[in-house]
Amino acid sequence: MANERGLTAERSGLAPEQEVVDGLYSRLDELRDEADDRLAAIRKEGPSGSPQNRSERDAFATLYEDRISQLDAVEDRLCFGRLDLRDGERFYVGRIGLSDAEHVPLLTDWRAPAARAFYSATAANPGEVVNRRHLTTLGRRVTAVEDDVLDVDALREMGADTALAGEGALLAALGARRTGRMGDIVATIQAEQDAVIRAPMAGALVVQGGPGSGKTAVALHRAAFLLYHHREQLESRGVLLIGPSKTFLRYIDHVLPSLGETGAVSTTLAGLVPGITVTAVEPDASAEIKGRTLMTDVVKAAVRERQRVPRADKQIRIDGRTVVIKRSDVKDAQGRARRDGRPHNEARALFAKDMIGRLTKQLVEQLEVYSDEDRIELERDVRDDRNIRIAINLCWLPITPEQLLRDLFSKPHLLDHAARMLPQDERDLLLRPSAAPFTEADVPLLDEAAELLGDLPGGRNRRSDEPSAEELQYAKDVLETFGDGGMVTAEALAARMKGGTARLSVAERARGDRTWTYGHVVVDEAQELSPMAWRMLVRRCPTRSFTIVGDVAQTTSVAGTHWWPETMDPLFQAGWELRELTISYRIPAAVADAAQAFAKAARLPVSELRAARELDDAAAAVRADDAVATAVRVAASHERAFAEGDGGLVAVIAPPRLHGALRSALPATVELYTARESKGLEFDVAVVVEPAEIAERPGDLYVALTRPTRRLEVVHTSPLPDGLVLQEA
Ligand SMILES: Nc1ncnc2c1ncn2[C@@H]1O[C@H](COP(=O)(O)OP(=O)(O)OP(=O)(O)O)[C@@H](O)[C@H]1O
Repeated sequence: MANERGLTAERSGLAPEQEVVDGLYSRLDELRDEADDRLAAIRKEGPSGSPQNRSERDAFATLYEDRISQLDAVEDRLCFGRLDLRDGERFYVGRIGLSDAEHVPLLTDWRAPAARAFYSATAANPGEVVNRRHLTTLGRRVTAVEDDVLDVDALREMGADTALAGEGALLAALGARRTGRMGDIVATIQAEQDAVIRAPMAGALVVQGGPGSGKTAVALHRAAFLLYHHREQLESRGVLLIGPSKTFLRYIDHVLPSLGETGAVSTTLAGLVPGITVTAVEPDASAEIKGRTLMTDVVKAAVRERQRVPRADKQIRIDGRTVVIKRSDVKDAQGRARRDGRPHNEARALFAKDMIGRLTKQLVEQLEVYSDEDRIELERDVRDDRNIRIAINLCWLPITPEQLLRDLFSKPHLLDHAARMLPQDERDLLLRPSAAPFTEADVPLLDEAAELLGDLPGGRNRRSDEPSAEELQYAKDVLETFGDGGMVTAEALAARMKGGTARLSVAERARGDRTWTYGHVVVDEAQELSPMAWRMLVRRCPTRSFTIVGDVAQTTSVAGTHWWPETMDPLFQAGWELRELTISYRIPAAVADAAQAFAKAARLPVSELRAARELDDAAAAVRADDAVATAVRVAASHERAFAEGDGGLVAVIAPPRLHGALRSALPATVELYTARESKGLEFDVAVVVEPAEIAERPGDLYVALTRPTRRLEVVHTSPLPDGLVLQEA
């Protein structure tokens, strides 16, 4: 893409900038020393004093520890920009804001309103900015400065004499070799990205963009931006970040800390339900069924099935007398317990109490007992009677979400009953042995079940944290404003919003609590989520404040989204907005062209995408007799070249059936992925093996083809799929 902004590389004038940067680092050191000293002083006091004092001290120690890690995290590229304004004002932009001891500002946080022009000013629309300077640093040394001269006349008037020249920090960043860890882009955020990052927090913002358009980067910077601007609100509730896999979360786990933020909980969907381990992969056909919203009714029916009415009245002998568990009483007591609105396991106590009351009444009438004392004693006898307990339990069975799902999918009669709205062949697809491990598609169902079941007797008692009338009112207001979609009651919401009082960090508390609600939720690779998964996420943020990034052309899950309105309208009604990113910062132009031509031929809903860079020799195909041997040779030769040069990452992306052979033949440093596993990741070189096979699901191949930052190699024994045209090497 042509460089519209007239970036100027200016290698003279480093010394004055070095002086400024030195000043900033010495202020950083001073602040770090101060925080170190305060922490040491607190630790020296030791564990004495009243519990109140101790917990205050702990809180302060945590505060200083957090401050120290924040200051450590911003060491690299502390300051990366300077803005010169028309009125002669000049300020520096960096990862955090710094002031001197007299509160004179030294460095402006990139998220502060004043820094916005650093990202949004253009030559066509410069606002007050006459010059934007990018500072490149290595360690604490300034190695280059580059200017975007936005108002050349004004610059001359001010007496500055800057030569115009070449590329800029952006292209340098894009060309850098990959390390396997995503870095932040704070120094080079582009205007269309900046607009997304700084969009208001309310509602759901959906960001659609082709591969490499910076969706992940933008989502993470937006999280940092929101934490900065809504600190009070978000610090107490936290920000939830959902990624597609643990590998992906490892890939991005550096970014928020490097931006000085640690207040986000990042996890996969499965991680949202504590205690659940996902070890199996769900076949496509059943994954699609399990993802449908209609599964809510299936789970509801499965829970309801645990509230049974006996076929006939049942007589029970107690102390020489007979009481009758009447069907009509059971029905009536169940109805009352249900009307209370508590989840199944918690409402069971109401049902049991009601039934015990009715049975006691029968005894009272038979024995003609009139004193309260005698009545209480009879009630105790009824409650303690084993047969009565069993009979009541059979009418209202307490159960865990795990057991509910295991039973549902392993017992045909239960499934036939709960899922009678599904045709028989679909019900058959859901059947599996009761010991079968859970899959990702089960997670939203387990969550739905947990919501409907509540805690078992003796479990964590949410009710002990009873919300006040005021909190309940607030929860009702939230539900009224945002609608509940039947996902949560005001009582449950108020109890969740109340949170615990333990002095754990928000992240620690949130992680251990399935019912935690977050202040904002960021979802990456959002196109993969099923309607049931969305329900689960919306429950975690009743204010419906979401950043959702994804690409509907890259959808590989059968239950995922191909058109945003279809998924978003039911969840957010009018409360969502779509933005698009249009430039790919990852893939070179030749790779973008080849991948898009394939995607269009396969009728994927591709977004327009321009590549930021043109590189020679960026894409080639290699026709092979033996796909594995050729892929190994190609990957190994790139690996050798990197080992002898300045390094770089090589990955092979191949169908699962070739993984065994490839793993044993590839150098250990070459990474090996399926197309789906490679989602969201990037490598200097990607070797894509047997594209026609990967293209059985076209979104998979589109993902695979768009991973390299420098070179795509396609190794194939069968013809390339339609639309994919590459020069044969
Ligand atoms: N403004 C920028 N400055 C420098 N690098 C950038 C910029 N925007 C994006 N990048 C880089 O481009 C690469 C692709 O970004 P990212 O992974 O966020 O894209 P994506 O849209 O999420 O891609 P995918 O759809 O494949 O998941 C990353 O290396 C990222 O750091």
